[in-house]
Amino acid sequence: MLKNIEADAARDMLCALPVTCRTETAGLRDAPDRVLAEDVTARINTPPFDRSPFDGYAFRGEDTKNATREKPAVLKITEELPAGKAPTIKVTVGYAAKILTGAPIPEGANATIKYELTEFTKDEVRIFELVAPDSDIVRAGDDIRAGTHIAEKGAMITAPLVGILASQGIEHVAVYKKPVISILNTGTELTEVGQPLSPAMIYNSNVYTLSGYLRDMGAAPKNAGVVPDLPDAIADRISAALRESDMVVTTGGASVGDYDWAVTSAERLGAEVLFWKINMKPGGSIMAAVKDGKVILGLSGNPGAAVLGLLRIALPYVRKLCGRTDVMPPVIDVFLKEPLTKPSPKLRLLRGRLELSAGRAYFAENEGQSNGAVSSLFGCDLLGEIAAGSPPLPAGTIIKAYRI
Ligand SMILES: Nc1nc2c(c(=O)[nH]1)N[C@H]1C(S)=C(S)[C@@H](COP(=O)(O)OP(=O)(O)OC[C@H]3O[C@@H](n4cnc5c(N)ncnc54)[C@H](O)[C@@H]3O)O[C@H]1N2
Ligand code: MOO
Repeated sequence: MLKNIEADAARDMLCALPVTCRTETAGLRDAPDRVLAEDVTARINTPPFDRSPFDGYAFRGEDTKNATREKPAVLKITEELPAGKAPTIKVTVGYAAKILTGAPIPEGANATIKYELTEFTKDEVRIFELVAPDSDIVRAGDDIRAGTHIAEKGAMITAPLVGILASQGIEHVAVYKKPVISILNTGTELTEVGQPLSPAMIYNSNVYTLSGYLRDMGAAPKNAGVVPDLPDAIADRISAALRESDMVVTTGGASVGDYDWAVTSAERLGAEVLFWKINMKPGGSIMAAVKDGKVILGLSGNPGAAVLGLLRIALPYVRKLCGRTDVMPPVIDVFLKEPLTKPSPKLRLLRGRLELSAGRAYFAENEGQSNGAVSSLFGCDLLGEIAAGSPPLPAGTIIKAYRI
């Protein structure tokens, strides 16, 4: 077991563990926020045919060569083409089809014009300017060309991607099954929400907070309940949770107190403890172990520290377990909006918000940075990182931050 290691080393050690992702098929309705388990290539052109971008007329551009306000080109109407109607008459010299937005361009036509720019009757249209051949036609495949690569295995299915799949007529896609991650909260003081609160007891909030973050990463969190601070009971409950999930997250008991059993319970159930304690604050009270290829992540009981440990250390592994290839969160450089008055002997994580002002990206620190605080996670979209050994920092210092 490695002890007191650096954050990057712990994150990378976890993320290097092999994962097995199972696949299933999802219909388009269920596909958003799932992870693609296959490469997707365009089967058809989108749009499938050359079409009109306007409500107007389709004709041969050459027919308007000498058109002026005084001497317009006068073209006879062949047929009317609303969207959804296949053309039946070829457009030849001196003819135009009345066409509506989205309708297929009839054979022979190579240009369109908006009807507002013309004068027209039911039988003919007058065009007062040159409309060059090949103008104002949306070509087949203009959006997506058949055969092009649309998305790769491991990509999250976002709203635009599901729209693209639909435009291709792709009804089902292979997705990764969401890994089930059981959350077991250890602590004799824990009371489930809905129960009355006795003296010295607190509500189990961690399961709710962590479920939300795990869900956002692409996993299926499962509440494995609470267990008192008894090492054998904790070990048994972790073993039971491991049987029905792909990973187990515990909270509490990750520190050095007389009732802190995260490491002991993992060892008692026969897991190999990879590391315990990280040189970072908050969230440094963290343990990771592996049993039969499944990870047991022991987070701090302190709600703020638990989330920061999950985000900074385990997020890439969890995303990998979900089948995602974008495992690392985006990192940006930001200016500290307010000074940081404390030195940072260890790597320090700060909960804050991205603020944009006068073309600059600022890190605005949220109030309440203690390891027990859950309130400062509210509205937190940026995790600032101050390198170990940094002195107090003035406003305007550039720091690194993770977008979460
Ligand atoms: N002597 C030392 N004491 C502590 C150290 C240390 O280095 N030496 N580290 C401190 C730090 S930093 C942290 S973080 C905590 C970590 O403690 P544990 O992981 O052992 O967590 P607990 O002691 O079980 O609980 C801490 C805190 O969080 C509350 N809690 C626990 N579970 C939940 C839950 N499910 N929902 C909401 N709140 C929860 C618990 O009641 C405690 O208040 O250790 C420090 N001590
Ligand atoms: O070790 Mo605690 O997890 O820093 O806040």
